[in-house]
Amino acid sequence: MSLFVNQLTHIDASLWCPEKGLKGVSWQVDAVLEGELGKDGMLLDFGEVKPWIKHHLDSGLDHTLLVPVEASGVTVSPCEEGLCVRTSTPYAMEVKGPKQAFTLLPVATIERDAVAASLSQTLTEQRPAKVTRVQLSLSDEVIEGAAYGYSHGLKLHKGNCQRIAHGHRSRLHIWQRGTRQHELERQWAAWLDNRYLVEENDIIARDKQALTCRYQADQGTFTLTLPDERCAVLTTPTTVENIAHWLAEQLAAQSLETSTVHAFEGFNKGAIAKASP
Ligand SMILES: Nc1nc2c(c(=O)[nH]1)N=C([C@H](O)[C@H](O)COP(=O)(O)OP(=O)(O)OP(=O)(O)O)CN2
Repeated sequence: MSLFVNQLTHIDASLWCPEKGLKGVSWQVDAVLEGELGKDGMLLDFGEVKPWIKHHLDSGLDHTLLVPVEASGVTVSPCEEGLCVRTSTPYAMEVKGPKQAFTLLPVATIERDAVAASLSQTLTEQRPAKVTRVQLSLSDEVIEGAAYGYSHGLKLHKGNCQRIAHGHRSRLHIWQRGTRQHELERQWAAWLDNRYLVEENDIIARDKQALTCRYQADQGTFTLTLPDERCAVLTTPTTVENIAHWLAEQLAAQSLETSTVHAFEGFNKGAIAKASP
């Protein structure tokens, strides 16, 4: 007998891609459990399935930086903050933070299906009675229009969003004169894709080559250095409300049109902001 729970939760994370560098991702999680029925006629109460799997993901790789430790140029070493991850290809990056902000994977490239297989194996090993196998599937949101992946960290967040390199893959909707602006959406999403969004106050060093940001949060001290050209600097914390506001202001100033932005943060949620020239 099999039991399924579609759209059980979402994973929002960043990963190191040997071709593109730091990349924000959002994955939908679907689950299938195999096993035997108990006297109650159930394989496992749906009320137990979701919290069990969600807890495993929330305390594991969700909101972490996924590091392919066998990729060329990637090194991982202990440091005062916890772990130090350095990369060299396609660009040099250094991230320091508490250990729980990283997921180290013994691979050269992070493949979504391999991550799903690894999670399935761990959950199967920890399965409750009556369950013989757990199979998770991870999928990207199907987005027909503009979409972009970004990474950031929110030092004031009480939960795991305080981690300096976690990310999302998001839709972008732009409205001017009551009409969706698909070409502007495409241009801005392309510019934002694979960028690091940073709050100006957190920058401790910046030159033509690199930008370094650093902050103290509840979970520890975080530092990130990467090429300045891979960043977008905001004067505010990089919440989705502020991202929407920042984009609306940029659009209004550039196009001299009142602009409304629906900025998403991963699946199905986000913020709306409007700005006039
Ligand atoms: N009003 C806002 N709330 C939160 C923001 C924000 O920008 N504005 N941002 C975050 C974090 O960036 C976080 O990454 C969001 O992740 P999310 O998956 O939504 O958070 P949860 O893990 O709590 O939600 P799930 O239901 O587990 O997916 C947080 N809040």
